[in-house]
Amino acid sequence: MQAPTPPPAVSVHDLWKSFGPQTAVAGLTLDLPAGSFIGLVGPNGAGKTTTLSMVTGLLRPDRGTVLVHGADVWQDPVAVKARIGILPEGLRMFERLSGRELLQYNGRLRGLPGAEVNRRAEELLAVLDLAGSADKLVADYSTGMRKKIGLAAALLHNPDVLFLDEPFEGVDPVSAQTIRGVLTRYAASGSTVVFSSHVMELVESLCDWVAVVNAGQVVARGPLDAVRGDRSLHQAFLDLVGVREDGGGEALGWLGGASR
Ligand SMILES: Nc1ncnc2c1ncn2[C@@H]1O[C@H](COP(=O)(O)OP(=O)(O)OP(=O)(O)O)[C@@H](O)[C@H]1O
Repeated sequence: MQAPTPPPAVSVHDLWKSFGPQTAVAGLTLDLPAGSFIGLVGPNGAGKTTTLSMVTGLLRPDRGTVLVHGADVWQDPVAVKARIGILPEGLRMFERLSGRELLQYNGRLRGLPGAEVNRRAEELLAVLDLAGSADKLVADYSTGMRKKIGLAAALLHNPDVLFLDEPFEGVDPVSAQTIRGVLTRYAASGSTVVFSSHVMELVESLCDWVAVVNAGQVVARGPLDAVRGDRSLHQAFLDLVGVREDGGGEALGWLGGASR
């Protein structure tokens, strides 16, 4: 007999969001399996950030429901927020705090005892190679350092589900490797990671489950191997979302050396 499927970590049902005449998310329905490393991929403007913002309680949907481990994001926001960590795109942080102070502040906001906050903060700073910059103001952090301190803040309370919007954007290979290590370890312990990315190779190497979003809807979902079939994920993505292979066709005839 097959073991029963565990309830999903995140259950999104018929989610809609428009900005004026622009429909960003159009009836998106998706169950994300618990304990998976999940990649959310889609072309520019597909609705990934809007979806993640609604799923994490940062943006109110026009319609639809989101449950995180059975709790409704909009009916029961305190319970949900205690169980999730978020690294949003373009994260705004308290710039006049040092990295260490930022973590201490976040930990206290999360209700953790001071000594525990300090212990976790120092460990995260060390593992993420930020110990030497812990007393520098966040305002003076580089893009990669900002991603890492944002990740540390998102992990500090040991959430069940971690949502990351483009966590590797603007991050050098060394920092990317560090972030990968931390995320892989976190996911291996049975927690759920959901991250959006445009880098198919990265998604392919990290994720065991993917959802492809296009025009505000899910066009494919499932275990990585099922979604990509016998193609690379890159090719599967291009096949699923459609691609212009003519580089613009008749247009742009003026561009390049031939017409100079
Ligand atoms: N605050 C906003 N006001 C108006 N339109 C918006 C807003 N946020 C998103 N949109 C529009 O909604 C659509 C989906 O945007 P979204 O940022 O969710 O896409 P995305 O998949 O994250 O794209 P990218 O990969 O480029 O980051 C786009 O057409 C975008 O212009």
